[in-house]
Amino acid sequence: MLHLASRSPRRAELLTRLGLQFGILDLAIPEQQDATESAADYVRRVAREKAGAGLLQVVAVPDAVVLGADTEVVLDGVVFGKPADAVEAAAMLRRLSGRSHQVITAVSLLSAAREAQAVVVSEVTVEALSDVDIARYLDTGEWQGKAGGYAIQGCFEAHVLRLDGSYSGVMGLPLQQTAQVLRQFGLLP
Ligand SMILES: Cc1cn([C@H]2C[C@H](O)[C@@H](COP(=O)(O)OP(=O)(O)OP(=O)(O)O)O2)c(=O)[nH]c1=O
Repeated sequence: MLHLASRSPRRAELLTRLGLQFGILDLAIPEQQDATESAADYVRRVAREKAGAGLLQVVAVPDAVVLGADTEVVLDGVVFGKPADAVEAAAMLRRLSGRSHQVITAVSLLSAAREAQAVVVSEVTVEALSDVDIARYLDTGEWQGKAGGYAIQGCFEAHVLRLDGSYSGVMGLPLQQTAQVLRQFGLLP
């Protein structure tokens, strides 16, 4: 039985597209980058920790498999997580303006017997944003709970010049790579 260890409605929606039945586990994992950790190592660790915390909740379930994922925006090696408020979101958007950044998503699949992980790095180029663009975007509220202070699947796509990588990965669950790890566990044909 597959379980999604995530509070993100987008991850549940994306996983549904793979045509699988799954349960949802509600958990909150502290997300704090260690001083010595690279951005990619951080994303991989948090995804693994989410899956691990989820597995603890379902150890009694026979053949339980848990999927955890983490997404971060990275500019010049600096990780932009979820902004705490609109001021922080505005600061992130000002820094992303007119630049290319990476969006890293790691997906971890974990059972009592085995573990697999996929990591996807996408490159997103944002057009130059004016103060008015940023203020209007903040008014949508879509920045809340999104790494880097934007959601490509909403109004913000109007400011995206180029995406090189996985659109679903930027949204939080890269479908092609997720399907591959699910296949490794025999959960997809
Ligand atoms: C960049 C970007 C991020 N995001 C989202 C994906 C993730 O849900 C979120 C990053 O936070 P995460 O910590 O990866 O996930 P979460 O807190 O939403 O959910 P959970 O930990 O319970 O699984 O940002 C978008 O929806 N669109 C985007 O364009």
